[in-house]
Amino acid sequence: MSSPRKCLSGKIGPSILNSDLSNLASECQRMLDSGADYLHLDVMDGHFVPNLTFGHPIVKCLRPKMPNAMFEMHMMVEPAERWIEDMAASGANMYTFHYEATQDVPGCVRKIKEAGMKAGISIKPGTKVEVLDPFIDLVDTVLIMTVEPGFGGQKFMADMMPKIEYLREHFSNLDIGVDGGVSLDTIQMCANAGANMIVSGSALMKSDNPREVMQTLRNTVEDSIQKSQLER
Ligand SMILES: O=C(CO)[C@H](O)[C@H](O)COP(=O)(O)O
Repeated sequence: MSSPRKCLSGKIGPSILNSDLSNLASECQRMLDSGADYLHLDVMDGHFVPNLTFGHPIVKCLRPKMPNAMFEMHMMVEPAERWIEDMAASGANMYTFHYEATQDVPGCVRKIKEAGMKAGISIKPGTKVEVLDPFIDLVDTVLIMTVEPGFGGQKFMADMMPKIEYLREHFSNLDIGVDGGVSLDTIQMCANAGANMIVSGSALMKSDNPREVMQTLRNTVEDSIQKSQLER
């Protein structure tokens, strides 16, 4: 069991992958105005995943437009360490890297912390969750992928829920994120499993009422946290 670190709360991080990228700043602002707790910014290098998005120059342009927003960088890049300093200098708050993209997880986390960011670690669907055990105390969050990373709008993989259940059972205070196909149809499964940091892309971007969707996602998670605390 991990030592108690904080009270868990439900947090919603819209993924801007399927937004109108020609209006990225206004899409980000629209999500913040709708109640986003943080922004999940997907960085893809065309090597670790078969797609390309954007890098630190875009983050640097976004930062002054939204000085108080929390930027979580989902770094789908290999090697994972490659962009730590640049992202920190551009205004990123959290650097979530992939376990599969580094030979040295503790070294990568150390560099992220030295650069002044929080550290998150993510695993692809094919990676066993137990590989993370030695690193949980080093990182701020774990992000469980419920799609193959690379594209938004894919089908949610419900068979990833045991990974979240495993983490919640063993690390009761850990911030556990879930990413890929999370919507009003799949949030209950994520909440029941124990996820509290909810990344949602298409479901928010395509909604006419992202505020309402965010509120429902958050309430579902908060209800589940409260229920599990009562059961303890
Ligand atoms: O990391 C990602 C894909 O690699 C995205 O964050 C994720 O897919 C979110 O989009 P959606 O909710 O549409 O699945």
